Amino acid sequence: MNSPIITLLIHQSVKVNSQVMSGSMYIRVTVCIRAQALCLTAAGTVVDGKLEGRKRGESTGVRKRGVDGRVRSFEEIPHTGRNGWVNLVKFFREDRFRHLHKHMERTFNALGPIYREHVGTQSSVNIMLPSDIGELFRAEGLHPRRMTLQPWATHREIRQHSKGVFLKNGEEWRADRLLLNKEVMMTSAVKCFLPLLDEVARDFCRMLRVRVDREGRGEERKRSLTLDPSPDLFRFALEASCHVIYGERIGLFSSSPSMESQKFIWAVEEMLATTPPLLYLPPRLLLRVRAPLWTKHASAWDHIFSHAEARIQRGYQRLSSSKGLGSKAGAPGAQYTGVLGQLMGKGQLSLDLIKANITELMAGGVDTTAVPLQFALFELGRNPEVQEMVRQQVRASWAQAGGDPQKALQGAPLLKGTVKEILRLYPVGTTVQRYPIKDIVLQNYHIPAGTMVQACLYPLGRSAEVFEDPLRFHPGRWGTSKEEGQRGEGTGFRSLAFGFGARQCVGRRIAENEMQLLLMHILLSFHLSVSSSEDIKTTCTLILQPETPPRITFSKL
Ligand code: HEM
Repeated sequence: MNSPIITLLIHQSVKVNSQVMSGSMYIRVTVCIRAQALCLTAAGTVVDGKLEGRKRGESTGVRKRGVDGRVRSFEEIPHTGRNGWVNLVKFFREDRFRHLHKHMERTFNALGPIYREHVGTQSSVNIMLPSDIGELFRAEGLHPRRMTLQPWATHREIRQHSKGVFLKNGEEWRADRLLLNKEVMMTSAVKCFLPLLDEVARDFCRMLRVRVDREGRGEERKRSLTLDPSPDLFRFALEASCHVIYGERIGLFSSSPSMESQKFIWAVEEMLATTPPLLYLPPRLLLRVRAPLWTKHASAWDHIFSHAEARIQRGYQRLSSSKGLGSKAGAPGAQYTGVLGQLMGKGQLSLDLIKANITELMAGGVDTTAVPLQFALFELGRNPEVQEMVRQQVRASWAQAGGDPQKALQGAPLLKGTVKEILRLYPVGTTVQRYPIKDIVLQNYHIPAGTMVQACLYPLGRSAEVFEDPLRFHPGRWGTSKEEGQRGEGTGFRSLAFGFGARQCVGRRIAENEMQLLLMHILLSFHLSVSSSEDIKTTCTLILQPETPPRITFSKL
């Protein structure tokens, strides 16, 4: 990962939302960062993994302005080959879609902190240094930052699978998003939904304890069980999302969880897995490949929409019959009825918009938290000293909080650090993307307005230029005190897993609290260990996940 002069990293962090806007369907992706760090740019081209035009790691020795002081042209940006179709073939041949994060990391190492890539129908400028990402965000506007699936989706297909989802864009979008933020991002909202998340996290641990007692080994008080927790974590994430969003439990921890919910989980996985190839495949070519993929993709969305639609109808009926709608729900002092109830009660968004936003929240809220939790259990398991340090802080804080989950989290900053550290090493979306609304200069190259620029989070998070000892799992690095925050790592644009600015992840507060609460209750109940401390192999299916889910040993404390 290190080259002598430059250490470069990149990654792809993608957040996908499918929506219908004026009859076309978009996949939305996003990116972020900002920072310091000077860097030198190596110019050249990577061909078959080798650098042409300049030796690997060799720098121009030119900072910012170049030898002649001129800003270089867009065309001069190092690139991975000009022919997008040749690159697409290479991507398929070398299975690069599944290892996009590693491909980006390698390419930064070879070409320097900025490069262009053209693959199939998509082209982007990729960056990885906080300073460049900061520059990018300063040029961010409210216009859409979307990669469109339009070329290969007929309008009939779109209409079939869209089921009346209408999200706006630009200023109108912003106004709606601010209303939504009140229900999911603001402190007052967090206060309301935190107890719901806490209830699900406690139930998860109760269920796990029963399982360890029943299936585990060892004497009664010290029983332990080794298992792949990923199916349970997916169920946890869906149960938690439903509780917060619809205000109701769906019983996924019961002995016979509903098939409908299991199908929802599969549908989200399918939707995520089929997205990357659809993004890159050409519109009319490769029909044979495209058609079945599109069918799978569209039917996965159908399922997601109909799952949300059914729940929304139920919520609507429940609220109407309890006279909550239009009178109490959402009013100060009224009983909290979940995000849906709040939005309906306040009546500021149209029903179509409520449906669209709720569907987005549901689609975006399961894998994104379940997967980082797998990595978190693994890293805590293979770093017993870190685990013990976090547990001690959690125990003290829990004892003082008197059962108040919010107080407990506030008193245990290492939990927050653990989540940040996991997302630094394993950013669930590996890039955040923006189309700057004005021309900008990055690494002394001219970037015209409207260019798709990706901030690559995986290489950023693993860069020795940006983080001290980057491969070490060290939740304390995000502390604010001098001792804890080495090199001020807790500040600046280094922690960007949730994106940045007006478009940042709207589920951020739900995700952060959900993950911290689950880790808190697990650490209070179990000691975690893993049989091998080897690195987990990762793969990219739009989100970054383990190739094989890690097995964790849960031992009762
Ligand atoms: C660790 C968990 C998560 C991560 C790392 C994550 C990451 C992201 C990122 C990077 C973006 C794009 C931000 C930008 O462009 O600046 C995003 C957007 C979004 N996320 Fe998340 N997310 C997570 C969890 C969730 C959850 C739990 C939900 C729903 C409850 C959710 C719903 C959404 C939605 C709806 C958007 C689109 C927001 C918009 O453009 O208005 N995410 N997320």
